[in-house]
Amino acid sequence: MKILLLCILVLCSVVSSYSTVESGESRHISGHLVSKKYSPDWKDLDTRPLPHWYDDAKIGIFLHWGVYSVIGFSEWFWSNWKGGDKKITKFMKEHYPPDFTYQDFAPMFKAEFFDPTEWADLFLKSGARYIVLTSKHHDGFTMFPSHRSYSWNSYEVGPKRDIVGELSTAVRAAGLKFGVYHSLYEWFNPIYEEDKKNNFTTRYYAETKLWPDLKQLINDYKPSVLWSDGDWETYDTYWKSTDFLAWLYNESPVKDEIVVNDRWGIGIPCKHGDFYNCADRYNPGSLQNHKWENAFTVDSRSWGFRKPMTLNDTLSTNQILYQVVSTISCGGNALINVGPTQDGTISPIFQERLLDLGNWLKINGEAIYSTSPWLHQNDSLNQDVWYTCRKVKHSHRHPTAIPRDNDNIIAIYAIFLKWPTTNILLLKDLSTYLHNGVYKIELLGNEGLINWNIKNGVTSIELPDKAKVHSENAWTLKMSLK
Ligand SMILES: C[C@@H]1O[C@@H](Oc2ccc([N+](=O)[O-])cc2)[C@@H](O)[C@H](O)[C@@H]1O
Repeated sequence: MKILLLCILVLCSVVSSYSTVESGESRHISGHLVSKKYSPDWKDLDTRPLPHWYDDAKIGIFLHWGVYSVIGFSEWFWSNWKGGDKKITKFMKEHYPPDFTYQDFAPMFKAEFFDPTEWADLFLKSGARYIVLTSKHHDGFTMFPSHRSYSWNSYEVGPKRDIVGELSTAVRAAGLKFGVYHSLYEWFNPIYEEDKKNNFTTRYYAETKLWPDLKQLINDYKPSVLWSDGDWETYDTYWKSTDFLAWLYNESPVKDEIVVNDRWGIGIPCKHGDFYNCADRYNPGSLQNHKWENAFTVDSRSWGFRKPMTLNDTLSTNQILYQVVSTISCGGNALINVGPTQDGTISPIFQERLLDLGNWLKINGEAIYSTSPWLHQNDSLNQDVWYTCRKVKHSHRHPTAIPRDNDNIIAIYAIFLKWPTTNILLLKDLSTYLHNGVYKIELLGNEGLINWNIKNGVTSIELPDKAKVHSENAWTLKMSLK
């Protein structure tokens, strides 16, 4: 009996080392779940394969919502006010009593028209595949009943609702993934301020507030994305980021599902994490060798709802499509931010932008979801054209790796953001890959094949009459074998 047990043990360890070397993922082998344990250091954490769903999803919606939505300046209102911002000081003097505090705004955050199912329906129609909600911004107000945020959370003050809980349920019911944004630091938390005063040699805040909150968020709501922020004041050694991530990847209820970004302490962004945000609105315009995400906001001047926002301040549908298309072509995901209002609505202008995107994706989504970057990104002759491709088997090992050749590619997509006045589209980078008689070209949304020819290394594509074309704002040519 003992010998048999020993044999099983040896066999298990052999199988387990094999499977971890192979892919680093957990898998079932003869009924045993063998999964790799990550050690709490960046080198090992960086070996974790990216969960497939995230690279396939390509598009997410970011929501900055909280007490700051009441004032309608920006999510940085409180800090800017305390920092002596003249405009804010004048505004507060003119419209609020002299002793009015930021906390006094919280009861005005009622979210009385908040209908999570209606929101989820809008998000579904936008074509986004995941949602990221601010569970806590730098003001420390939690949008869930944090056990460590006494009278400074949405369940006790303001909406008197568990916003994270309600939205996560509705979003998942619509078939979308749910994620949370979470700020590591809190501007004015006295316990954090004490650690800061001690040059972060003490870790009172990290131990008594940050870790319990993070664990509550993960255990109770099982988010698919943890979008960390507010990391920049100190090192990951204070935040204990690697210990947290090892727990998240090894033991948490979302260990196989969750993806995290790169904001985990000074020097970490753009270097570690499942995907990189680098700077906000980061869009490098060239293929990156690690999965990344372009987080940008429809109101070009704020993440949170801004009452004086004008139409002019918002990104047009064309500008949004430019961000989405160029990002995905370069191996990124697009995370599009809108700020809901204090009463729990999403302003019609944001709705319209999101629905425009959704209508575009209904026709052109084939060139977006689950695609890979192609050999070229931005066409070298026509700057308005970006490429993606579809492989036989979507490679998840290196989602942003350049394909070596046309092998395994079943379709190339050329997405163009400006309709050429001549109705002829000229492209450079396709010429070497297209072979007459072998390839056919279609315009997504329209029936029939498109005429094309190659002369002097330039592919010339005859577009149909624009009045007969169904897609708006941007168009996709699909190249595939006949
Ligand atoms: C998504 C945004 O994230 C942070 O802002 C940042 C963080 C990092 C950079 N950066 O690295 O360039 C720029 C803005 C927040 O301060 C901001 O309010 C918003 O939530």
